[in-house]
Amino acid sequence: MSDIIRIAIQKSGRLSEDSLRLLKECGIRFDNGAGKLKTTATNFPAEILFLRDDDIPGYVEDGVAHLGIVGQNVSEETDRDVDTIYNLGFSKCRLSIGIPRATGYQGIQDLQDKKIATSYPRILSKYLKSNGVNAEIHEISGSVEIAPGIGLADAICDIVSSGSTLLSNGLKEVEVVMRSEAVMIAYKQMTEGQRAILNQLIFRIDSVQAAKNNKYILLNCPTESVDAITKLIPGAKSPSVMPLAIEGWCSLHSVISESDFWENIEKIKQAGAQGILVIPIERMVL
Ligand SMILES: Nc1ncnc2c1ncn2[C@@H]1O[C@H](COP(=O)(O)OP(=O)(O)OP(=O)(O)O)[C@@H](O)[C@H]1O
Ligand SMILES: O=P(O)(O)OC[C@H]1O[C@H](OP(=O)(O)OP(=O)(O)O)[C@H](O)[C@@H]1O
Ligand SMILES: [Mg+2]
Repeated sequence: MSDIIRIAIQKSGRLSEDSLRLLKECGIRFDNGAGKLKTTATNFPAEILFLRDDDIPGYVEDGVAHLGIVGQNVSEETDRDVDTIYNLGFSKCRLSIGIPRATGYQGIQDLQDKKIATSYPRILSKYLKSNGVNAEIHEISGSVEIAPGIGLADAICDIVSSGSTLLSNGLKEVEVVMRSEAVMIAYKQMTEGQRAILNQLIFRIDSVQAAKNNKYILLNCPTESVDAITKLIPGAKSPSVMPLAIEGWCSLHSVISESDFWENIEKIKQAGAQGILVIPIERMVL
């Protein structure tokens, strides 16, 4: 049988939509109709498994799935023997300790001998230990933020993103235990054929990510401004410069990084650019 890789993604939850989108942006086509737990890609040697996220690292450790997309928090908590091969940049959040808003807090020693509710007992216990704090960890699987309000615990350790769940449950964030984002994890003993498929997939993810991190920029500028603008947006090699119908003016095309877009765009304007257009890039192969 020719090689195929099995990719495990979350069936439904915070990671599902972005995981599906990533695979589709990589040009992998498959039918993911409601209720389907396994599907075969029609144009790439892959099967997609739809699972609970907590189960994904175990499946990848055993080689039942060869790749999986999970949060770093889940990967670390489950502590399976897998390779983390790609930081995917979505589902960014932090795992934090929260306490009731009215409770005073001087520092982590205030958690000594307290009871902390969490779905992440392993990560929390490591964190407390490394800070020399001894506390009772009470494991619950969800709705963790409710615990202090119903007298179940003094504090919680759970995922925080906007902070609105903490806020609406009368809690405040006092310690960041870890920062997390979605990662791709891999089975350690893939065949050579599977590794070749993985390399193809990584090449595609690279080009999708590069495209997301950059924008195509077109502008008009006086010819004498070309050098100054080229220094700000050199592009992969150098910008394309074309003469305009008006003497002394040209059109300059390049690539600008998303991360310093606003800072750079100001400088580009100051250097003499006019009529600036910024366009999303679909794919970028460097
Ligand atoms: N509010 C958030 N903002 C950003 N990322 C988040 C947020 N909440 C969770 N995540 C990330 O998404 C992952 C999945 O979260 P989700 O709430 O869907 O998990 P779950 O309820 O355990 O799902 P499952 O039913 O698959 O076990 C988390 O492990 C974390 O990495
Ligand atoms: O800081 P915030 O933006 O409020 O996000 C944090 C919340 O998001 C997650 O829960 P989710 O909404 O996914 O529900 P769940 O408990 O069913 O996983 C997490 O468990 C927190 O409760
Ligand atoms: Mg889960």
